[in-house]
Amino acid sequence: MKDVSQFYGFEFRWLYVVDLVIVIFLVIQLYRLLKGSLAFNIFLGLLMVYVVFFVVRYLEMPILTNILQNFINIGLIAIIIIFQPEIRKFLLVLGKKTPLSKDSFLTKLFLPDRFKSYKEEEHIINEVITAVGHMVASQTGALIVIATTYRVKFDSASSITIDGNVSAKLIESIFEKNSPLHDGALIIVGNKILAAKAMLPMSDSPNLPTRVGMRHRSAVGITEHSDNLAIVVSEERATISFAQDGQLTQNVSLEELKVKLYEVLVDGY
Ligand SMILES: Nc1ncnc2c1ncn2[C@@H]1O[C@H](COP(=O)(O)OP(=O)(O)OP(=O)(O)O)[C@@H](O)[C@H]1O
Repeated sequence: MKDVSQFYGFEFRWLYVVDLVIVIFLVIQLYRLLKGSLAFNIFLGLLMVYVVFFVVRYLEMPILTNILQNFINIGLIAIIIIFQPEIRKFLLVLGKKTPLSKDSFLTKLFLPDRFKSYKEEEHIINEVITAVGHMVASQTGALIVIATTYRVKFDSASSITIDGNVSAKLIESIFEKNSPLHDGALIIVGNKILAAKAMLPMSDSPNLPTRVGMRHRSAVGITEHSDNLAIVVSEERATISFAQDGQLTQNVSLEELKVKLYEVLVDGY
């Protein structure tokens, strides 16, 4: 990699191009991750401090340079604390794109047992779709979280453990208007309904439409810092929406929801 060329006095090395491509890739991932969240504004603020620091250092202004240098040193620790959920998510996104991730060609080649059939996932998808279809028709409000990892953050004290196989009938009876479990969210992990009546963290994203209520806001909240898919059936409007990566997609059809479920449960993204 010592291919060095001279352009008007500038030393060109291929490593610089690789360096730049990696930085662009990381910045795009970071942007996609933070876009639409409050953390994005904090990130812009920190970026501005960094730019001002470089300017005052270049202009050789010693006091400001000193103050900002100290701020940046402490800021690094603050960044790790403030952005702890985002950093975790960022590493998760990166991990998904490595050649050793679940559905990569290399994994399928060298770990053929991963190349299993998707019967279980297809069963879950069909049951969820059937339940959602019936609940839209009967205008029954529902919130279902499909967790792709076991780290689902919800208030377990207020939730009720179910630990039952995923079935449309069970989902529908939980959200039945007279059921004592119909409030809150139903959590599906793997092939099990883990819990019902779960209270989720509410999103404070300023980008959500103002008329969006608590059910939709908590669906967005649970997907902001983890790899979950949250499905909402609106009681008021009899519509289907889903949230993923902190983004709410409203008024989707059952077919579109099915495609999304295949993406999440079968394709792994
Ligand atoms: N933190 C939370 N976690 C999970 N579910 C919640 C939470 N807060 C409220 N909910 C659920 O949202 C329901 C109230 O929904 P609300 O009408 O405010 O929202 P919405 O988004 O407008 O939904 P809809 O369109 O169905 O009316 C509650 O009955 C409860 O089941």
